[in-house]
Amino acid sequence: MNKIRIELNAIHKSFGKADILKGIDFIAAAGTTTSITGNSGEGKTTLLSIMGLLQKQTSGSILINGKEIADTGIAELSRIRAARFGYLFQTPRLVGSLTALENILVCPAFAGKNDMRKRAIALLDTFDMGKRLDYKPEQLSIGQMRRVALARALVMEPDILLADEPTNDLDPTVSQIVTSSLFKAGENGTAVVIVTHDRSLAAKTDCEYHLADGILHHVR
Ligand SMILES: Nc1ncnc2c1ncn2[C@@H]1O[C@H](COP(=O)(O)OP(=O)(O)OP(=O)(O)O)[C@@H](O)[C@H]1O
Repeated sequence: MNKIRIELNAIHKSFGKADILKGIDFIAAAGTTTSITGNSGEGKTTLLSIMGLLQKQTSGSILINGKEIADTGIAELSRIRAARFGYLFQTPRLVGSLTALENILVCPAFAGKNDMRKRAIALLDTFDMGKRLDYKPEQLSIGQMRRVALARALVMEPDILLADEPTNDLDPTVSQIVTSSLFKAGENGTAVVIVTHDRSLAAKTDCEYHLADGILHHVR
């Protein structure tokens, strides 16, 4: 299956009278890691969720493989999100009634992929969570929940992986595991977009942007 290409053109986003994003152009390129830095409240999470088709822009267009998503039906959009996008939110957003392993298998099941159990277990093992497959979120620490959330984001080998502050709440060892998993996904062809305050993480990505005053500045 070919990787999808997602393109943002002149994206504006306002909340009431507050203009948060003021004309963002961006292409998530396959096999590329990109970081977006910026001060708190500048709109990084908002931009990531628009890119992830989770929130609508006020104006501007988003193209998937050259086709405007405005022309794509809701069911097809849900299918694209489940099958092609991986999300690592700022908070883990796990389903409280499901175990760690079950949380990871929700999206594959939705996308009709029922053969992901082995891969999900292998990912949890990689993140040193192999002994906690059957733990519910309330039995896990924040850092452990974040590792489950990362495994969930990676399990489908997404075309686009959107990671919001992926190293928050993690000790240096786990942070290193998480970071290398993101870069490995990039090497395997995923377009990885990372929002971060972590300067050293941003410096390691192929491409770096800085969001300020609603404008996305290309740093390198
Ligand atoms: N649903 C909403 N309704 C109103 N205002 C919102 C909403 N979502 C975000 N905002 C505002 O948009 C601005 C950008 O928020 P956003 O979370 O995107 O910033 P951020 O750069 O990710 O910040 P941080 O680094 O602190 O996570 C903030 O001023 C916030 O209050």
